[in-house]
Amino acid sequence: MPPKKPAKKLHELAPEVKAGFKIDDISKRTYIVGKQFATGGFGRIHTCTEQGKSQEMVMKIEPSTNGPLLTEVVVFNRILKKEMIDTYKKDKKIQWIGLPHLIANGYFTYNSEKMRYMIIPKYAMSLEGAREANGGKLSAKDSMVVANCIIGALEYLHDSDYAHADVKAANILLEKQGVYSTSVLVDFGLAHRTTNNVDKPDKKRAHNGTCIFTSTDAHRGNNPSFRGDVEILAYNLIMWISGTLPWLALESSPDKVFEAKQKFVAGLPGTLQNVLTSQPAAVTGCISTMFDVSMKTQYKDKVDMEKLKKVVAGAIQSASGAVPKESKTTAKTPKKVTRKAKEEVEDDVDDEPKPKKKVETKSEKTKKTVRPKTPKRIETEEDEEDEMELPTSSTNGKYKDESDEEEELIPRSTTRSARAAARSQPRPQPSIRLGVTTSTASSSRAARKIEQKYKRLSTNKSSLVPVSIADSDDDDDDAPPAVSTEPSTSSAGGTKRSSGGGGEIALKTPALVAPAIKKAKYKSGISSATKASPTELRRVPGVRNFPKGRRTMLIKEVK
Ligand SMILES: Nc1ncnc2c1ncn2[C@@H]1O[C@H](COP(=O)(O)OP(=O)(O)OP(=O)(O)O)[C@@H](O)[C@H]1O
Repeated sequence: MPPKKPAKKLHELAPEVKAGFKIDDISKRTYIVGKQFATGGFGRIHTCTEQGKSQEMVMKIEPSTNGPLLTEVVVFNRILKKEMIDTYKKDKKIQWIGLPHLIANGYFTYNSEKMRYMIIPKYAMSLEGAREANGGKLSAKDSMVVANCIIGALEYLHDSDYAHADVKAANILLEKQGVYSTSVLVDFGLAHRTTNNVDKPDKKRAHNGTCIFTSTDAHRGNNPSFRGDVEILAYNLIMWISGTLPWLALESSPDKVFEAKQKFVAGLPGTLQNVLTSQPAAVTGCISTMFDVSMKTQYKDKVDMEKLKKVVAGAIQSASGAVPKESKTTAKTPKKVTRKAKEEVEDDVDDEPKPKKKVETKSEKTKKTVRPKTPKRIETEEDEEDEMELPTSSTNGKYKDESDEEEELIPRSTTRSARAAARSQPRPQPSIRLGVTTSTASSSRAARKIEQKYKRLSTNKSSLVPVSIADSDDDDDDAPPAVSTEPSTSSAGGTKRSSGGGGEIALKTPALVAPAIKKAKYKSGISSATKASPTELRRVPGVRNFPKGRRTMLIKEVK
């Protein structure tokens, strides 16, 4: 048998937009693209400024046909406009919330390629960066301070009928360098509008999210849920405080991770105490309560965030040493939050944690190889419909603000009575939640739409995403081609935080691609229809998969 030819260059990123390039926004503002500091599957993350101003912001740029940024832009336009957040803060009488707001978004054409951009505030550093600098762990107090911010952010998202679905340190940014009380939740590429959620697992969606953190709902194939976000946060807290998770080594086998999580949850609080030894009772009690609240919440129900905020405040107080540690770690009910504790929590906003210099141990190096995988993004009916409802055309040279398109994104909210009816259903026992649930709800309407869209896309060659993919084995035309996860060498220089290696990954034909679409297969092995469909594109193994649980390669931390 002849030796296999080495794989050709496998994929290209979106064209690199030169620093200094000007974009005229529909709001009549001009934004100047700055240096690139991170790069995703097909997108790039740049600094940017508004013409005539010095304030640096962040601009995410992806080809207009790419999905993740589209998903984010939809979420930002629906729920993360500044005025929406300000109104919420006013209503809730809160000063600050750990969420970014949309500054601008639209399209521009660069070297004949239509690009989508979105501008959000620039933050100082990622929590993952802080965790790494701290030897892979965070103190219990810092972890709880972050949790406090994230619960506030989740509360806003949940009140807006969105689940985030991918809480993790890499998706948490600090407004101020090293100040954990300024933690902001970002990356809405997996965020899911829950209004049409049906408690019906779909194998195609199973394990969606970041494997080691994702919820048991996601493992079984349910769409992201509110309770799932809390469960994900609880797993993260264990990771931050202890530096590990019991299923870390099983990461490459999502079914085994799911099984391990089911056992872990079934064995609470003992299983938690085993992994969080020598932590204050209020800390383990707090995480235990998170699991408890999550497990007792119905799939479609909102989570009791007030209860969580109280236990987190108690845990911060206890971990700060304000209250003597208890000898046992069985506290399930949070202590009443005293005024003093509340003030201490508030004081944490000005607290200046000092990340320790990282000393890399052998065990830590090993841990790096089993870090969370890239979120596996799976299509939802909502995504499909969003794509169809968001026109991607724009006049040459003119930039269209997608907020104009927001009117087309009318949420099909369930009625209050429907929600009340769902709430009044008997609550399943926690163990039931860990099994597979069923429902007979049909998605034929969405299926018809998807089919129509694929038919349309298969004839639309102009919507190709710039990808070059080579067959891994030229001798076998039917063999799956290889897809590289290697970043383009055209990326800006500088130290990369992760290696970017990844080798070849077999491309499986997406299950939902209709025969008509398969005919439209591009010689790369990815059909134009697949490339044009963000949700289909997400299914291509390797396209979005970088090591270290993220598709983004961080070129350098923004200063
Ligand atoms: N507003 C911002 N300010 C500072 N850094 C940012 C900002 N947005 C993103 N980053 C940096 O880029 C990284 C990736 O951002 P983000 O998660 O939003 O992108 P992504 O393309 O969805 O990546 P991934 O799939 O890896 O999560 C962050 O971890 C952070 O280091």
